[in-house]
Amino acid sequence: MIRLEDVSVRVDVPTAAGHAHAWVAKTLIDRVSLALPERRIAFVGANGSGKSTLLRLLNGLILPSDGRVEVDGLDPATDGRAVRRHVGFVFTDPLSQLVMPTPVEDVELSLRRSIPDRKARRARALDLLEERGLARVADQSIYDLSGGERQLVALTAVLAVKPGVLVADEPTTLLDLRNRLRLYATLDALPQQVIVSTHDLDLARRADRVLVVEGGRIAHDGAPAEAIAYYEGSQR
Ligand SMILES: Nc1ncnc2c1ncn2[C@@H]1O[C@H](COP(=O)(O)OP(=O)(O)OP(=O)(O)O)[C@@H](O)[C@H]1O
Repeated sequence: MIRLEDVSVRVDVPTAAGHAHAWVAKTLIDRVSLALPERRIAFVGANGSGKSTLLRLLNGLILPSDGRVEVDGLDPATDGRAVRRHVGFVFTDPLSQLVMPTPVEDVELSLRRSIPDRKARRARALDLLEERGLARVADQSIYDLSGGERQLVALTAVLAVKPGVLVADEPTTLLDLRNRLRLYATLDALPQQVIVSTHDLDLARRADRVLVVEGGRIAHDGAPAEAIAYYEGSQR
């Protein structure tokens, strides 16, 4: 289970006045405590509310300034490697995580530990891409793919290592309707816990629990219909 115990994240930022060497502490996450046992969890909230920061705490990309994070018994502050292996993370911008020239090579990279034989690894990578409707672009340059195709390749590569938890930061942002529906079905079918941040309220509605983030705090936490109604009301 994922737990946050009184977690705050603060960073030093230059003062607005821009005086040389003048810094102030900015609170990105403000004393958040949560237990997240549900299988499907969505964070929603306005731009800059702190959703990405909360997700990044879950795989140690950001460590708390105060408080403690626990992910299935692992502490990202002390078990960084194990946490990163356990928590698959899909970034909003797929280019920040696709490191190989082509989709098939990227998925092969994910499989290098689990399938040592190169031929078998390539065959499996192609199978996984085909399952996502990406066989056609498997050998194309990453840079020649559409944003949506890249996002699906990134998801395929992350899922290839069979993480215990999938964390996805705005996974449907770049997807057209067809691919969005495909992604919903993919996430629904995953055996592992899935935690997303999203502006896509249709995706949030599919979760077991929706948390509304406001100014680095959880402003509302509950079943999708009521949490989304709260969020919509708060933005008017
Ligand atoms: N390293 C950092 N230094 C200073 N400020 C930061 C840093 N990282 C994030 N922030 C600020 O913290 C706030 C929360 O950012 P975060 O990315 O978590 O928001 P978000 O809810 O995911 O937003 P969006 O919906 O736009 O993706 C923003 O005001 C952002 O500018």
